Amino acid sequence: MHLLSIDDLHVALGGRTVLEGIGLHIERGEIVTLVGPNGSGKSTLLRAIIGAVRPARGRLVRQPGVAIGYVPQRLAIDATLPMTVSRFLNLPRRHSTRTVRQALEQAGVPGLGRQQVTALSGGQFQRILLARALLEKPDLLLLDEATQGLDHRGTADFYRQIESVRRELGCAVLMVSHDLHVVMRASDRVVCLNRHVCCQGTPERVVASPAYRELFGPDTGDALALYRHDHPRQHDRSVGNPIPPAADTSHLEIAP
Ligand SMILES: Nc1ncnc2c1ncn2[C@@H]1O[C@H](COP(=O)(O)OP(=O)(O)OP(=O)(O)O)[C@@H](O)[C@H]1O
Repeated sequence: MHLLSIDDLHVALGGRTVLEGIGLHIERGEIVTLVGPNGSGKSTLLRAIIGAVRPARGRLVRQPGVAIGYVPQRLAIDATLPMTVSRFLNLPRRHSTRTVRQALEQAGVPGLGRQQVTALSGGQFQRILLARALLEKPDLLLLDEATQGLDHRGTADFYRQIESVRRELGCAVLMVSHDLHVVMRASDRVVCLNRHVCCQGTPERVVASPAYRELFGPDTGDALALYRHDHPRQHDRSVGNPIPPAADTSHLEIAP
């Protein structure tokens, strides 16, 4: 059984279909990255996985007992509210001092427990959000653009930390990212989303695939070309995506 199985998932928001026919399987221990243009449904997919968004149709099955840790795209903290990192990590539920210390260590920021949350740098705050997700000892860690606002070095450091978390906890990681140059190095599998799954496979195979080129522009050597590209209308159709087992990462599935 897959850690997480998604089949033919449809989600509508505000009366509009934002995800259709999504098929995705995640295995224990793999790092999978979701890429796609703005508004392509990446965050919505993560939110459907944690149960914050109700699918209109389809199947979303977790292995029994699977714990999920979620790092949201944004979390606004009232800048006038005095709150230490430890206190923040104990909301809404108290954890043992040992668990909090361990999560901070795993997130690569040991010793930040007594800092005021509002005094943290952007990079430190992202690590604290990661620590918060690690408190539940997740089998599946979901990261929604966790490196937003970090510089190149901060981004690379963050992904190195994710790899170390994966090694230490053996958890699977499903992350949304726009940092394509880093993503391509750090992922076992890449899934291109644009309302439906356009293609998926190992980074090398995805970059070489016609669907990826069509979606992200002809200059696929420059992964950053992605967000300058206009998505062609013909690719925006509804398609079902029979997705192969994720363990077979050499396989590339391209929607017709
Ligand atoms: N609560 C909502 N009500 C109505 N429409 C929504 C809602 N949340 C998201 N949407 C729409 O759903 C679509 C997918 O949004 P989503 O945030 O999942 O995209 P995304 O790929 O994560 O985008 P980005 O890269 O900009 O973060 C967008 O068109 C968005 O406007």
